[in-house]
Amino acid sequence: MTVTNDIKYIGVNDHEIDLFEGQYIVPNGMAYNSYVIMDEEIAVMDTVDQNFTDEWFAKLETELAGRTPDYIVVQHMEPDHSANLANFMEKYPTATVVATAAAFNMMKNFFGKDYADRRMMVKEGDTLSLGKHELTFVMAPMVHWPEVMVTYDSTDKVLFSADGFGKFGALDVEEDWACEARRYYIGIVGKFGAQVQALLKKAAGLDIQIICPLHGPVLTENLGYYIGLYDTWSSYGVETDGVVIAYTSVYGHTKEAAELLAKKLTEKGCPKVAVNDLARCDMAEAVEDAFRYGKLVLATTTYNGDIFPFMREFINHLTERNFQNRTIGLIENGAWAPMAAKVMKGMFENSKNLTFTDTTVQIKAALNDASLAQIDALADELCK
Ligand SMILES: Cc1cc2nc3c(=O)[nH]c(=O)nc-3n(C[C@H](O)[C@H](O)[C@H](O)COP(=O)(O)O)c2cc1C
Repeated sequence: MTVTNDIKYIGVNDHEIDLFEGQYIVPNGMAYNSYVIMDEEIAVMDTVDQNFTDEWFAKLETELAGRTPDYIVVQHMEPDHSANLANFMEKYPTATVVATAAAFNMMKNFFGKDYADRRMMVKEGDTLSLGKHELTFVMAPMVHWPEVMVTYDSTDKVLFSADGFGKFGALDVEEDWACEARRYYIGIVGKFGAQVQALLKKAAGLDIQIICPLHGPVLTENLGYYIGLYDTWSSYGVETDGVVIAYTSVYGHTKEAAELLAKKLTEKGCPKVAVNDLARCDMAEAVEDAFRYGKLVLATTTYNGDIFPFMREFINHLTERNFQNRTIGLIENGAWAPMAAKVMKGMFENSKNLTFTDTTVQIKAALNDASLAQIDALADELCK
């Protein structure tokens, strides 16, 4: 696949993977992208997952057409991108590996060697001329690993963005970009908003026509749209007006309350209401929703003096990703001593800029007039 006259795509699609990074379902598979820049000297941009060694080398050899690569640029050491580095260095003994100091440290941990005699260690702003193409290396620490850098090709105006602007899904499946890019970003990079903001500020100074990420499609048009979404996500801004209700329920009464609230919100004209049953939905999608919408309602049962495990897991996912700038409403249930609201609120005590609604719905086992009135009041408050 051609990205530009000199830049070729040599990535692979993975439809065998069960869980990406050990936890994310990927119904449409995953792409591990890699590129080769053909110039007087040749640079390969990252490798691919260990299960695709032969396919990747075959694609690379086709593009090389008998030539030998001079550089392998390692932007990120996660194994889905670096697994074939040692194979590459063995196959092309004259090649030099280009990476950050932190990446070379990790290389030693992964491969037992850091190529001290065949390496170019780069830092912010360092350049590498391949002939016509000049590459500038831009450090992106903690987006989302410490050794990450991105690479700008000023000749073709291409940003090789490492995991930034990546998404779940193989490239031979057509699907909406934002949905799976958001789930990928919030799940994997969401904690590191400040670092992504710092990178976006640096990228704003570059004339970028094409973005080549390590997952997902090469982005060639309407780049403002993608960069705008990244700006919203990394600044923890509200992307879509609406309310997401996340609930757990054992016997169905909390579920009934969640669904009733959703109905009332819709009737009152709330622009979007999303409801997630945390025991049954894809947890990553529920987490994505919480970061997408401006208002969140958490509804759960009191469980052994605590809260139901799926709700605890959900809130942990939010707080570890720096959940902030949102309004939260609470619904608790307990047959004898409800305390879920207090526990849930306490879990956010170190979170920034959260507003809790005045109304908390308390259900004692089943809905009654008092709790129904509280649901009405909560719906009113959320629609204000
Ligand atoms: C294993 C278990 C532990 C529970 N622990 C408590 C508790 O500590 N305090 C309490 O008030 N209710 C407790 N309950 C009762 C539930 O919170 C209560 O039945 C609630 O109505 C369940 O809501 P649901 O109908 O949405 O499942 C417990 C229920 C179960 C199944």
